[in-house]
Amino acid sequence: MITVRGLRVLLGGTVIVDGLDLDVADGEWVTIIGPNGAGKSTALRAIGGLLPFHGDISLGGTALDRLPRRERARTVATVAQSPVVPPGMLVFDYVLLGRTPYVPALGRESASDLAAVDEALVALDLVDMRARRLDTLSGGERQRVFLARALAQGARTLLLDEPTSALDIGHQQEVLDLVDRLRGERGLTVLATMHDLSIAGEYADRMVLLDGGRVVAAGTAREVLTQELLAKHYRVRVKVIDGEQGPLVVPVR
Ligand SMILES: Nc1ncnc2c1ncn2[C@@H]1O[C@H](COP(=O)(O)OP(=O)(O)OP(=O)(O)O)[C@@H](O)[C@H]1O
Repeated sequence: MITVRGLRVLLGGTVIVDGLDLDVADGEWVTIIGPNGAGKSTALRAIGGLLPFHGDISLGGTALDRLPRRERARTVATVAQSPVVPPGMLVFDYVLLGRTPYVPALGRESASDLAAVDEALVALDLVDMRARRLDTLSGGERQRVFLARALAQGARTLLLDEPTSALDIGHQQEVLDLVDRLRGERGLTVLATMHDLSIAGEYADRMVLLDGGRVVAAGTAREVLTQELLAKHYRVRVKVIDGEQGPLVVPVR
């Protein structure tokens, strides 16, 4: 579903992503991990068509630069780390923005657009907040709204940049379980970045460890979440415990 070859991204004249190769199969969940500044968000933004890049990116077999904007938006939905929210915007109207690729120019949203918004609000437990202004919500509530907009967009591929960073442990699990359930029900493909390594390992089919804009390890959680790799690339001493759902990473003093 996602194929990336030799991706290079420069920001402000500096190489931030340096020759990234990545494959995400249809229906697969791949999570990119790596220390701060490794280039995770930059790679994700390039794959979502939000940044200029060198190299090849294709989505569902079509080169990203050959997908017209509307079609790209129906193919891939990105949830950025801190999306810009128009001041005073209501939850419902923000989620409705996810339907923009389906609304004809100068036309109005259809009943199926409104139904998709309602469905996303229900899925993320936001029905009671539909008329609230986004700027009155807590960080976690806002993060659920961002995800709702991506779901309403109806794309088969979700790019999630730190989707749970503002969520408490209960909502973290709820949101990730929901994404995983939708992945099964709707055949979604997920490419995410995450900092919580144990949780990342629990949900991902495969992980990619990025450091200095390059892939330094890739494989299953057990292959990537090792003491040696984490010590080398995060410069931290950790204990990796074999948990039921995958490796549990615990920093040690
Ligand atoms: N416009 C810019 N000009 C120069 N450097 C930039 C620019 N934007 C981002 N960077 C740098 O690119 C590097 C990678 O940033 P990116 O946000 O992709 O990292 P990340 O792995 O997602 O980090 P984090 O875990 O902190 O979110 C950082 O060192 C950042 O300072």
